[in-house]
Amino acid sequence: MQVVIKPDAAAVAKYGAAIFIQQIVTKPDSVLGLATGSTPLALYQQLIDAYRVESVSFKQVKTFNLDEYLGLAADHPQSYRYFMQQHLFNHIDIRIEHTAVPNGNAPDPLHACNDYERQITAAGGIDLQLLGLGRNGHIGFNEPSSGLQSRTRIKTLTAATIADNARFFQPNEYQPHLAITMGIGTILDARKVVLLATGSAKAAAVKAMIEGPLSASCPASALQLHQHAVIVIDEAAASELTDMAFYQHIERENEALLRQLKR
Ligand SMILES: N[C@@H]1[C@@H](O)[C@H](O)[C@@H](COP(=O)(O)O)O[C@@H]1O
Repeated sequence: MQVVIKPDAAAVAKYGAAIFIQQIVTKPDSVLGLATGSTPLALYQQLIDAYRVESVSFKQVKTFNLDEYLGLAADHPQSYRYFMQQHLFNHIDIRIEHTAVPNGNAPDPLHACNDYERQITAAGGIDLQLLGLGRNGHIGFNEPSSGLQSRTRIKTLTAATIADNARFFQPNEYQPHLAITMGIGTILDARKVVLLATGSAKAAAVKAMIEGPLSASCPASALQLHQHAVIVIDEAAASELTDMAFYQHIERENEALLRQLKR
Protein backbone atom coordinates (compact mmCIF):
# COMPACT_ATOMS: atom_id res chain seq x y z
CA MET A 1 0.00 0.00 0.00
CA GLN A 2 1.23 3.47 -0.82
CA VAL A 3 -0.14 5.93 1.73
CA VAL A 4 -0.15 9.55 0.60
CA ILE A 5 -1.14 12.16 3.19
CA LYS A 6 -2.11 15.58 1.86
CA PRO A 7 -2.98 18.70 3.87
CA ASP A 8 -6.62 18.95 2.76
CA ALA A 9 -9.39 17.56 0.57
CA ALA A 10 -8.51 19.82 -2.38
CA ALA A 11 -4.94 18.47 -2.47
CA VAL A 12 -6.29 14.89 -2.23
CA ALA A 13 -8.51 15.47 -5.28
CA LYS A 14 -5.66 17.04 -7.22
CA TYR A 15 -3.30 14.15 -6.49
CA GLY A 16 -5.95 11.56 -7.36
CA ALA A 17 -6.93 13.36 -10.58
CA ALA A 18 -3.29 13.50 -11.69
CA ILE A 19 -3.10 9.69 -11.46
CA PHE A 20 -6.24 9.36 -13.63
CA ILE A 21 -5.04 11.90 -16.18
CA GLN A 22 -1.66 10.20 -16.45
CA GLN A 23 -3.40 6.84 -16.91
CA ILE A 24 -5.57 8.14 -19.77
CA VAL A 25 -2.71 10.02 -21.45
CA THR A 26 -0.52 6.89 -21.28
CA LYS A 27 -3.32 4.57 -22.41
CA PRO A 28 -6.13 6.49 -24.17
CA ASP A 29 -8.39 3.41 -24.25
CA SER A 30 -8.07 2.79 -20.51
CA VAL A 31 -10.79 0.97 -18.64
CA LEU A 32 -11.61 2.95 -15.51
CA GLY A 33 -13.54 1.87 -12.45
CA LEU A 34 -15.50 4.78 -11.00
CA ALA A 35 -17.12 5.60 -7.68
CA THR A 36 -19.92 7.80 -6.36
CA GLY A 37 -20.34 9.61 -3.02
CA SER A 38 -19.22 13.11 -2.16
CA THR A 39 -15.49 12.35 -1.95
CA PRO A 40 -14.80 11.84 -5.70
CA LEU A 41 -16.69 15.01 -6.75
CA ALA A 42 -13.66 17.30 -6.63
CA LEU A 43 -11.60 14.75 -8.57
CA TYR A 44 -14.31 14.58 -11.26
CA GLN A 45 -14.28 18.37 -11.49
CA GLN A 46 -10.51 18.23 -12.06
CA LEU A 47 -11.02 15.71 -14.87
CA ILE A 48 -13.67 17.97 -16.44
CA ASP A 49 -11.30 20.94 -16.19
CA ALA A 50 -8.48 18.91 -17.79
CA TYR A 51 -10.82 17.91 -20.64
CA ARG A 52 -11.85 21.56 -21.17
CA VAL A 53 -8.26 22.70 -21.58
CA GLU A 54 -7.69 19.71 -23.89
CA SER A 55 -5.16 17.99 -21.62
CA VAL A 56 -7.14 14.78 -21.86
CA SER A 57 -9.79 13.11 -24.03
CA PHE A 58 -12.16 10.37 -22.91
CA LYS A 59 -13.19 9.36 -26.44
CA GLN A 60 -11.70 5.88 -26.15
CA VAL A 61 -12.09 5.43 -22.40
CA LYS A 62 -14.45 2.82 -20.98
CA THR A 63 -15.86 3.01 -17.46
CA PHE A 64 -17.48 0.65 -14.97
CA ASN A 65 -19.09 2.04 -11.85
CA LEU A 66 -18.78 0.21 -8.58
CA ASP A 67 -22.39 0.03 -7.55
CA GLU A 68 -26.04 1.02 -7.92
CA TYR A 69 -29.13 1.02 -5.73
CA LEU A 70 -31.46 -1.87 -6.41
CA GLY A 71 -34.87 -0.64 -7.49
CA LEU A 72 -33.89 2.78 -8.82
CA ALA A 73 -34.18 3.44 -12.56
CA ALA A 74 -31.27 5.12 -14.36
CA ASP A 75 -33.17 8.42 -14.58
CA HIS A 76 -33.99 8.52 -10.86
CA PRO A 77 -32.17 11.55 -9.39
CA GLN A 78 -30.73 9.42 -6.55
CA SER A 79 -29.48 6.66 -8.83
CA TYR A 80 -25.76 6.38 -9.27
CA ARG A 81 -26.19 6.41 -13.07
CA TYR A 82 -27.86 9.81 -12.73
CA PHE A 83 -25.05 10.94 -10.39
CA MET A 84 -22.40 9.99 -12.94
CA GLN A 85 -24.21 11.76 -15.76
CA GLN A 86 -24.58 14.93 -13.69
CA HIS A 87 -21.09 15.03 -12.21
CA LEU A 88 -18.91 13.65 -14.99
CA PHE A 89 -20.25 12.03 -18.16
CA ASN A 90 -22.36 15.00 -19.37
CA HIS A 91 -19.30 17.26 -19.21
CA ILE A 92 -16.66 15.23 -21.06
CA ASP A 93 -16.34 13.59 -24.48
CA ILE A 94 -16.90 10.02 -23.29
CA ARG A 95 -19.21 7.85 -25.40
CA ILE A 96 -22.23 6.97 -23.32
CA GLU A 97 -22.18 3.39 -24.63
CA HIS A 98 -18.69 3.11 -23.13
CA THR A 99 -20.02 3.85 -19.62
CA ALA A 100 -21.44 1.07 -17.49
CA VAL A 101 -23.26 1.29 -14.17
CA PRO A 102 -24.94 -1.83 -12.73
CA ASN A 103 -28.60 -1.89 -13.77
CA GLY A 104 -30.56 -1.30 -10.57
CA ASN A 105 -33.82 -1.86 -12.41
CA ALA A 106 -32.93 -5.08 -14.22
CA PRO A 107 -35.81 -7.59 -14.48
CA ASP A 108 -33.37 -10.28 -13.35
CA PRO A 109 -30.86 -8.61 -10.99
CA LEU A 110 -28.91 -11.83 -10.35
CA HIS A 111 -28.32 -12.22 -14.05
CA ALA A 112 -27.39 -8.52 -14.25
CA CYS A 113 -24.67 -9.10 -11.60
CA ASN A 114 -23.10 -11.99 -13.49
CA ASP A 115 -23.42 -10.10 -16.74
CA TYR A 116 -21.58 -7.11 -15.23
CA GLU A 117 -18.63 -9.37 -14.40
CA ARG A 118 -18.67 -10.68 -17.97
CA GLN A 119 -18.71 -7.13 -19.36
CA ILE A 120 -15.67 -6.16 -17.27
CA THR A 121 -13.79 -9.24 -18.46
CA ALA A 122 -14.79 -8.61 -22.09
CA ALA A 123 -13.42 -5.05 -21.81
CA GLY A 124 -10.04 -6.50 -20.77
CA GLY A 125 -10.39 -5.82 -17.03
CA ILE A 126 -10.12 -2.55 -15.12
CA ASP A 127 -6.86 -0.62 -15.45
CA LEU A 128 -7.49 1.89 -12.69
CA GLN A 129 -10.19 1.72 -10.03
CA LEU A 130 -11.31 4.74 -7.99
CA LEU A 131 -12.68 4.10 -4.50
CA GLY A 132 -14.19 6.11 -1.67
CA LEU A 133 -14.47 4.74 1.85
CA GLY A 134 -17.54 4.24 4.03
CA ARG A 135 -17.30 5.22 7.69
CA ASN A 136 -17.62 1.50 8.52
CA GLY A 137 -14.80 0.61 6.13
CA HIS A 138 -16.96 -0.37 3.18
CA ILE A 139 -15.76 -0.06 -0.42
CA GLY A 140 -18.39 0.08 -3.14
CA PHE A 141 -21.32 -1.30 -1.16
CA ASN A 142 -19.28 -4.16 0.30
CA GLU A 143 -20.39 -3.83 3.87
CA PRO A 144 -18.55 -5.40 6.86
CA SER A 145 -18.72 -9.22 6.65
CA SER A 146 -18.45 -9.13 2.83
CA GLY A 147 -16.40 -11.99 1.45
CA LEU A 148 -12.89 -10.84 0.63
CA GLN A 149 -13.04 -12.66 -2.72
CA SER A 150 -16.66 -11.73 -3.51
CA ARG A 151 -17.84 -10.85 -7.02
CA THR A 152 -20.60 -8.50 -8.24
CA ARG A 153 -23.79 -9.32 -6.32
CA ILE A 154 -26.69 -7.90 -4.34
CA LYS A 155 -25.86 -6.62 -0.87
CA THR A 156 -28.02 -5.49 2.04
CA LEU A 157 -26.92 -2.11 3.35
CA THR A 158 -26.17 -1.57 7.04
CA ALA A 159 -28.25 0.85 9.10
CA ALA A 160 -25.14 3.07 9.36
CA THR A 161 -24.72 3.28 5.56
CA ILE A 162 -28.43 3.96 5.05
CA ALA A 163 -28.20 6.76 7.63
CA ASP A 164 -25.01 8.18 6.06
CA ASN A 165 -26.59 8.27 2.60
CA ALA A 166 -30.00 9.55 3.79
CA ARG A 167 -28.75 13.10 3.18
CA PHE A 168 -29.12 12.56 -0.57
CA PHE A 169 -32.83 11.62 -0.29
CA GLN A 170 -35.89 13.76 0.49
CA PRO A 171 -37.42 13.10 3.95
CA ASN A 172 -40.34 11.05 2.54
CA GLU A 173 -38.52 9.61 -0.44
CA TYR A 174 -38.01 5.83 -0.82
CA GLN A 175 -34.39 4.96 0.02
CA PRO A 176 -33.29 1.50 -1.12
CA HIS A 177 -31.83 -0.89 1.42
CA LEU A 178 -30.32 -3.14 -1.24
CA ALA A 179 -27.69 -2.48 -3.87
CA ILE A 180 -25.76 -4.20 -6.63
CA THR A 181 -22.03 -3.83 -6.03
CA MET A 182 -18.81 -5.10 -7.53
CA GLY A 183 -17.35 -7.58 -5.08
CA ILE A 184 -14.11 -7.18 -3.20
CA GLY A 185 -12.57 -9.78 -5.52
CA THR A 186 -13.75 -7.74 -8.51
CA ILE A 187 -12.09 -4.62 -7.07
CA LEU A 188 -8.86 -6.50 -6.26
CA ASP A 189 -8.66 -7.62 -9.91
CA ALA A 190 -8.15 -4.00 -11.05
CA ARG A 191 -4.55 -3.41 -12.10
CA LYS A 192 -4.26 -0.31 -9.93
CA VAL A 193 -6.53 1.06 -7.21
CA VAL A 194 -6.74 4.61 -5.86
CA LEU A 195 -8.78 5.15 -2.70
CA LEU A 196 -9.61 8.67 -1.52
CA ALA A 197 -10.76 9.51 2.00
CA THR A 198 -11.08 12.90 3.62
CA GLY A 199 -12.31 14.31 6.93
CA SER A 200 -12.15 13.12 10.54
CA ALA A 201 -15.33 11.03 10.17
CA LYS A 202 -13.25 8.60 8.09
CA ALA A 203 -10.26 8.46 10.47
CA ALA A 204 -11.27 5.23 12.26
CA ALA A 205 -12.00 3.43 8.96
CA VAL A 206 -8.68 4.66 7.52
CA LYS A 207 -6.81 3.29 10.52
CA ALA A 208 -8.58 -0.08 10.28
CA MET A 209 -7.90 -0.23 6.52
CA ILE A 210 -4.17 0.56 6.74
CA GLU A 211 -3.06 -0.60 10.18
CA GLY A 212 -5.76 -3.08 11.21
CA PRO A 213 -5.75 -6.79 10.46
CA LEU A 214 -6.91 -8.08 7.09
CA SER A 215 -10.53 -8.71 7.96
CA ALA A 216 -14.01 -8.84 6.48
CA SER A 217 -14.97 -6.55 9.38
CA CYS A 218 -13.19 -3.79 7.46
CA PRO A 219 -13.71 -4.57 3.75
CA ALA A 220 -11.19 -1.89 2.71
CA SER A 221 -8.44 -3.80 4.57
CA ALA A 222 -8.54 -6.20 1.59
CA LEU A 223 -6.52 -3.53 -0.25
CA GLN A 224 -3.55 -4.69 1.86
CA LEU A 225 -3.47 -7.62 -0.58
CA HIS A 226 -3.29 -5.42 -3.69
CA GLN A 227 0.04 -4.84 -5.40
CA HIS A 228 -0.78 -1.31 -6.60
CA ALA A 229 -3.09 0.30 -4.07
CA VAL A 230 -2.62 4.03 -3.49
CA ILE A 231 -4.42 5.45 -0.46
CA VAL A 232 -4.75 9.24 -0.73
CA ILE A 233 -6.03 10.89 2.46
CA ASP A 234 -6.04 14.30 4.09
CA GLU A 235 -4.56 15.00 7.51
CA ALA A 236 -7.96 14.78 9.20
CA ALA A 237 -8.60 11.29 7.80
CA ALA A 238 -5.03 10.30 8.74
CA SER A 239 -5.35 11.60 12.30
CA GLU A 240 -5.77 8.17 13.97
CA LEU A 241 -2.86 6.49 12.18
CA THR A 242 -0.11 5.30 14.54
CA ASP A 243 2.62 5.48 11.91
CA MET A 244 1.66 8.76 10.20
CA ALA A 245 5.20 10.19 10.43
CA PHE A 246 6.60 7.03 8.81
CA TYR A 247 4.17 7.23 5.85
CA GLN A 248 5.10 10.88 5.33
CA HIS A 249 8.78 9.95 5.47
CA ILE A 250 8.26 7.22 2.82
CA GLU A 251 6.51 9.70 0.53
CA ARG A 252 9.36 12.21 0.84
CA GLU A 253 11.83 9.41 0.03
CA ASN A 254 9.71 8.32 -2.96
CA GLU A 255 9.57 11.85 -4.31
CA ALA A 256 13.34 12.28 -3.91
CA LEU A 257 13.94 8.98 -5.72
CA LEU A 258 11.62 9.99 -8.58
CA ARG A 259 13.43 13.34 -8.95
CA GLN A 260 16.76 11.47 -9.13
CA LEU A 261 15.45 8.99 -11.72
CA LYS A 262 14.16 11.85 -13.90
CA ARG A 263 17.57 13.56 -13.99
N1 LIG B 1 -21.45 3.26 -2.27
C1 LIG B 1 -20.85 4.51 -1.91
C2 LIG B 1 -19.36 4.28 -1.71
O1 LIG B 1 -18.77 3.93 -2.94
C3 LIG B 1 -18.72 5.54 -1.14
O2 LIG B 1 -17.33 5.36 -1.02
C4 LIG B 1 -19.34 5.85 0.20
C5 LIG B 1 -18.71 7.04 0.90
O3 LIG B 1 -19.31 8.22 0.45
P1 LIG B 1 -18.76 9.67 0.73
O4 LIG B 1 -17.64 9.88 -0.19
O5 LIG B 1 -19.93 10.56 0.41
O6 LIG B 1 -18.37 9.73 2.17
O7 LIG B 1 -20.72 6.11 -0.02
C6 LIG B 1 -21.50 5.11 -0.67
O8 LIG B 1 -21.86 4.17 0.27
